Amino acid sequence: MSAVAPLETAESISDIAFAFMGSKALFAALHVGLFSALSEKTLTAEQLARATELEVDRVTTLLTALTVLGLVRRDGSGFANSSAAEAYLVKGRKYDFGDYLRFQIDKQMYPFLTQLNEAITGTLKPDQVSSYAEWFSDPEQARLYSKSQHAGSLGPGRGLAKMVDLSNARTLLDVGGGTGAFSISLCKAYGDLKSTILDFPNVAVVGREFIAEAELSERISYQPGNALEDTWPQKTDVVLMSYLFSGVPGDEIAGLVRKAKETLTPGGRFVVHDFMVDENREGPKLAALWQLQHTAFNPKARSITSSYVRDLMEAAGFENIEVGEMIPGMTMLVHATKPA
Ligand SMILES: Nc1ncnc2c1ncn2[C@@H]1O[C@H](CSCC[C@H]([NH3+])C(=O)O)[C@@H](O)[C@H]1O
Repeated sequence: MSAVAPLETAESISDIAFAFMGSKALFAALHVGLFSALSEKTLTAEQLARATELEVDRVTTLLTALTVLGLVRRDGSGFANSSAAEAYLVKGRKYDFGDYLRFQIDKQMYPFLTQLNEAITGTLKPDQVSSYAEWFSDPEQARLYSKSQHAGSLGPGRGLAKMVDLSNARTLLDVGGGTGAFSISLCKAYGDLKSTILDFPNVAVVGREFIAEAELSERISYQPGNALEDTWPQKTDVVLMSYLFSGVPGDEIAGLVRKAKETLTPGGRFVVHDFMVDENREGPKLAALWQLQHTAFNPKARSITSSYVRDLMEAAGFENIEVGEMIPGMTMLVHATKPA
C-alpha cells in the first residue's frame, strides 16, 4: 500500500477540515429521500421541493452542495443523480447502502466524534459513552447499531467461509458475534456447524430475530454476557472474533488470544477479523480512520496491525498463522491453528 503524499497547500488542509459539511449534506439528503426522489429522472429544485415536501430555498441549497460534491449533477435546468448515487443511494437498489450511512454513520458514529477531543485527552465525562458495554446498555442503541452491522457483515461472512476451510469443524464460538451475521453465513456454508454467540444481552435480543429469520435457531444460540468477564463455553473447534479487538481496551487483547487458545479443541482454528493498519502506519486510510472512530467511544482502544495479532498468536502457542486482506483497504484476517 503506497503512502499518501504529504500535503503542501492550505486548500488541501481546508478539504479535510470542512469534509464534515459534505458528510452531513449526504446524510441530510438521505434522510429526506432525495436520491430516491431523483431516481431515473431529472427534476428542478421546485419539483423536488414538492416531491420531498420541503421548502424550495433549502432544497436549492442542499442540491447545490450535493452538486459541488458530485453526488448529483446538473441536467439542463434540473438536477439528476450521479451514477454512484443512482446505484448505491436509491432505496431498493441491490447495492444501496443509504440506510447504513444514515443510521449507523450519521446517527451513531458521527455524534461519537463530537467526544473525540475528550477521548484523546482522556477526559471523557461520566455521562459520555466509553465502552460498548455502556453504549449497548441502551436497548435502542444496541438495536440501531446491530441492525446495520448485520447487513454489513453478511457479505464478509460469506467471504470468510471461502477463505478459511471449516469443513472439519462442528462447533464455533463467535465472541462479540453481534447479531450473528458471521455465524449465519458460516452455518449456511458448513452444514455440520453449530455456533454459540457471546455478546451483550441487548444485542442477543436483536440477533435472535435475525437467526430465526434465517431458520437457524436450532444451530445458533446465545450466551448473553460480557466476553471480558464471563466464562466461555469450552472445547470449541473454531473461535471467531470479528471487530472485537477494535472494541475492547487494547490491554485486553492478549488475554482474549490466550483465552481463545484455552477454549479451542486441539487442531482448532482461531480467526480474527478487524481493522488493522499497515506496519509502516501509512495506510490503509479507512482502517486508520475507523480505528480513530473506535477510540472516540472506546478510549483505551489500540491501533493494531496484523503483525501485532500474529505475534500474540505465536506467543500464545498457535501455529500455521495466515494473514490476508478481507474487506479491501479496510480489514484484515489473521487465522491460526491450535497444535493438535
Ligand atoms: N466485552 C464484550 N463482550 C461481548 N461482546 C462485546 C464486547 N465488546 C464488544 N462486544 C461486541 O462486539 C461487537 C462488535 S460489532 C461486530 C459484530 C460481528 N462480530 C460482526 O463482525 O459483524 C458488538 O456486537 C459488541 O456488542
